[in-house]
Amino acid sequence: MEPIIRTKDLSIQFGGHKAVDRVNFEMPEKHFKSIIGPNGAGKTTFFNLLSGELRPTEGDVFFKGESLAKYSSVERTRKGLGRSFQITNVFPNLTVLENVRLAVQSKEKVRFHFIKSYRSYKKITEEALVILDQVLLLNKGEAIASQLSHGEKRKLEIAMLLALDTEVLLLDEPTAGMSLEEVPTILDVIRTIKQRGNKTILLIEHKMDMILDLSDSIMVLFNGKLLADGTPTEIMNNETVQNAYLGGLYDGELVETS
Ligand SMILES: Nc1ncnc2c1ncn2[C@@H]1O[C@H](COP(=O)(O)OP(=O)(O)OP(=O)(O)O)[C@@H](O)[C@H]1O
Repeated sequence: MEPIIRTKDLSIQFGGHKAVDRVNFEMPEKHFKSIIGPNGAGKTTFFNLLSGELRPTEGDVFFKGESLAKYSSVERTRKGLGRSFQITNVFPNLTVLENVRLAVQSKEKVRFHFIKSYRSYKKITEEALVILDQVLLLNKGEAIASQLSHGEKRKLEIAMLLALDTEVLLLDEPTAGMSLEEVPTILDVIRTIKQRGNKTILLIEHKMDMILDLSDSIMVLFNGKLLADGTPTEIMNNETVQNAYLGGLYDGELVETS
């Protein structure tokens, strides 16, 4: 079966520095893959290349077999490749429910090229409420977005991504900056999305317990290169990964996996 998403020699260079270096990866539909690697390994840059925020200096991204090279990030979202909103995309003075309603409406615009949607206000609100329930924010619908806790803001970002209803979800460190008490609820939210079984999910995270809990597979980036890609057990037992990342002591040459 054709992988839903695949990269071929995906690379980007900033000045003399290759932040992503000939990465070949693929994942099947409905799969949950995490990306790990030390700070500066190229994880977020890799996401930006998938979502179209950055253009590769070499290589390409394929979605269901089609090259995405000519598509903008909005067009990639329309095709089904969704990137979690940063909180800067949230309207701080609107309520949580209003923000999610706007995201639901923007999906209609994204899908139908700004042709007027005939769906009623009520239906859009109902859809937004279902999404708020999924991210455990139903009791915060009337709260002003800027007044949410950090953890609640990250849940709102996930809600706005779900509102776009894309097949692929790119989640960039959803627990970043969260208090320890807030982490289990975001883990619950992501686990529930996974268990619903209709999404392909790519997650960047530093929290290993969370990664091991959720992932069907894990890929490891190191200095922009794909160091390893395998099941959680394979990755935990991979000596190169242990040396390079888990042990934090790596200073040798990278072993190419592709
Ligand atoms: N726009 C840019 N211009 C120049 N260098 C960049 C740019 N974006 C990223 N980099 C560099 O590319 C490298 C990879 O950065 P990236 O943010 O992708 O790493 P990361 O693995 O996501 O790190 P972290 O875990 O800290 O978020 C870093 O050395 C970073 O400084």
